[in-house]
Amino acid sequence: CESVVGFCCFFFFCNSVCPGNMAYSRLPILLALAFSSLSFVLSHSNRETWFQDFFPPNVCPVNAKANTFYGIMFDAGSTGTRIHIYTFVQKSPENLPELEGEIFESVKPGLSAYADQPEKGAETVKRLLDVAIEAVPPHLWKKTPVVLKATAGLRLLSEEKAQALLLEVREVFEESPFLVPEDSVSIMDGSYEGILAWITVNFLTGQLSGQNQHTVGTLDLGGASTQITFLPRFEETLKETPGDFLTSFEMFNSTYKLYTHSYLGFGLKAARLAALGALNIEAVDGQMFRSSCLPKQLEAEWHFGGVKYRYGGKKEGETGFKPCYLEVLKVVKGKLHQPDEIRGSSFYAFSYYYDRAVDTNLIDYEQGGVLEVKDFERKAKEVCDNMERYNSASPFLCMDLTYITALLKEGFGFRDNTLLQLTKKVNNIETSWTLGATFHLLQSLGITC
Ligand SMILES: O=c1[nH]cnc2c1ncn2[C@@H]1O[C@H](COP(=O)(O)OP(=O)(O)O)[C@@H](O)[C@H]1O
Ligand SMILES: [Ca+2]
Repeated sequence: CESVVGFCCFFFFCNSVCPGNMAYSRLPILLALAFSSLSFVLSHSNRETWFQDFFPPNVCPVNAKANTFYGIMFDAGSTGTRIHIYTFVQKSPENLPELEGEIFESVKPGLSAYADQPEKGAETVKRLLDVAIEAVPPHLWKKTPVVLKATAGLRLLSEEKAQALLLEVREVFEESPFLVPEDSVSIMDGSYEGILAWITVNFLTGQLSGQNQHTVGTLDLGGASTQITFLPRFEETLKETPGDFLTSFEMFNSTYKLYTHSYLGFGLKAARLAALGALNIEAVDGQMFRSSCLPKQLEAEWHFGGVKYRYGGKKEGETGFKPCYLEVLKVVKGKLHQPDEIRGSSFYAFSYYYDRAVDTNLIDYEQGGVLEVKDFERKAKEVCDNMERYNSASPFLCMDLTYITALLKEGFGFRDNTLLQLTKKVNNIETSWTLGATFHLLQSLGITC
């Protein structure tokens, strides 16, 4: 069978039935096979070993029947909080567990918007947890782990405010009927975000099993941070890459080294603030931030990370793609590492790359699609040079598309014709770091059947 992205996915059984929002697609977790001899070592300063004995020798009674188990992973992102409830089925002790489906729900804004009201923030998590209470059968509640990992929104808050939020969430978890592991509520390191998303995408597209692996690189554009992750093919790349961008990864007795980096403050919404000159400014109250990427007459307010910003167009100055590009260029130029190797590669791109491509009809919301980097530039020009025509869409559409163009070309150094596979779901499973994180969670708890 063919996966939605056209890769041969020889281990997918694509018989899907989808009652309600429950997405069923039966993906035998061959990854488990890989991970049974897999260890994951961060090559930089604080070494850690992951994925050792993923799904360890199982402890099911010999005559055990098909067994279902669940994993609940919260993604506390800068723009929203999401719950991913994964269902796994182990048909018999000899068989590997299969990923059967995912239930996904989300709320906006993200936890960081409740920086001064941590209880209210935790209330949003509680509402999402009610979805899990409905989805997981009561007799499995106690065996089902629940974990929340926060990303860039909380990384940007003061330690005190972030901890207050995490504490409240932890209380919500403790009051729930689920299994609450130690360290169940935390801020995730940015490099894990990239690695786990890479594992998710390469697992879902079937690249982590079999002989001829052609892994794909991943690009995630969040609200506050952005990640790039790929498996370098050339020795040169490894030599010229700073050590903290590389992570060792062992599988089938081979060592792989992933290139990964998370750029804090380079997510789409943080970039808006940087372009407006409002990022990292202490007293923003009352101050007006103007940009040539915005409609001339525009004056409005915007809330991000619990702060209110006033922003508007340049009434007198020039507007349009050219001046906007120059403005946005300052945000990225010379700030990112540019590995030569990626110029000729294609990448999977999701989150805001996907959303903005959908907003401007570059791709279909359900299907996704393949774009070249220059398609974003073409669209940016079209929108920025005709801002009145796009007035009803977000006032930031011109700035967002221009930023994406500048980030890809001048930031990472991609070519105009670099191919991007825009993907939201593969076989009905969200392309999110949360699946990779759930594999790790189940492995660390020794949960199979
Ligand atoms: O499970 C998911 N599937 C697809 N896109 C997702 C998922 N979770 C978040 N996103 C996308 O991520 C973007 C928001 O980024 P986020 O709020 O996670 O910021 P951050 O990663 O900088 O903390 C949006 O484009 C949103 O659609
Ligand atoms: Ca994210």
